[in-house]
Amino acid sequence: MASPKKKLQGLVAATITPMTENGEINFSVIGQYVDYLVKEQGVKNIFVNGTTGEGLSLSVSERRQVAEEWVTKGKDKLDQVVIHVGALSLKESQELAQHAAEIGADGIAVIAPFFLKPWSKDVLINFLKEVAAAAPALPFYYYHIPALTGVKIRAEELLDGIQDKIPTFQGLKFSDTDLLDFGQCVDQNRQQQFAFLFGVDEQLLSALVMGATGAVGSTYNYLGRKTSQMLEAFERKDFSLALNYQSCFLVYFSHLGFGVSQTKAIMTLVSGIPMGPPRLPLQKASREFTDSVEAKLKSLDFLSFSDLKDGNLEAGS
Ligand SMILES: CC(=O)N[C@@H]([C@@H](O)[C@H](O)[C@H](O)CO)[C@@H](O)CC(=O)C(=O)O
Repeated sequence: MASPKKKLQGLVAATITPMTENGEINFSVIGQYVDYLVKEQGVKNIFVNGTTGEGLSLSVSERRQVAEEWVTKGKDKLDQVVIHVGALSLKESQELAQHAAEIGADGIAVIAPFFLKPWSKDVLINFLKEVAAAAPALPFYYYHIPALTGVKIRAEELLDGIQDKIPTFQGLKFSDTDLLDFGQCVDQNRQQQFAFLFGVDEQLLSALVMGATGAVGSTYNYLGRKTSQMLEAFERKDFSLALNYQSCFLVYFSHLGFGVSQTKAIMTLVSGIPMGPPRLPLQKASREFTDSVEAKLKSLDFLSFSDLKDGNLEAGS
């Protein structure tokens, strides 16, 4: 049975998988990346091999190595390392779940299989249950991202009675804009102490109002500190300041695009750590995009990107 030593809450960075220009994983910068998250962004929880990490574009062997590297480099530095182990094949998912347990990860998360899809709640639960059973000591999170999986089963429906079927179930990573569904998940499970982790960064403030207990997202890689300030403002009920933060993130970042390629470019620029290009079928962010991000970041006075250097985007790529 999973022992929730501590509830996963606050900000969780959905990690990028750094790559070299020729598409291989660049393991050499993961240690530096851990230090950057902890020291520069104050983020000590991570979500590995998810959407931002291009988990579904990696081989099983690569996913194992990436997970292992994050757990190893994060030891005594990070609080929790959750590994996304979702796959189209139940067997692969189970292998990855078992591996996550063996290497000492703190939890696993699974998306709905998205090629041959589950068409009912019960079938999806059966799939998730089989994966969870491969790591019976690890907290289990369902990763709801219907826009990408095409599996539209409402999270609220899925959560109804889920712990009877999956005893290790600890929470939901909700990457969707349907705040009614999210709010109902929170409202109908008040007794359960689940983690309700929101995954649409530009809507986080609204999700906090609906009861989110934390957030998993790509922007916390480089906006961790600023988003923590928004969370603090919300906690002390300074809603006007919290709204200012959320509006800044919206105004400055939403028009720049938030895909994985763009996230890799922005993170390279802000952190100085080379994230490299994404793997096909994604395309590297264009030079025009990176130039406009660089100009925008330099113009922001609510972010002190004092270490922003020209040319960081090219470093190591
Ligand atoms: C579709 C997508 O990639 N959504 C991101 C968000 O953090 C997203 O990048 C952000 O809200 C900006 O749009 C996360 O929900 C995904 C995530 O946490 C992950 O990498 O698994």
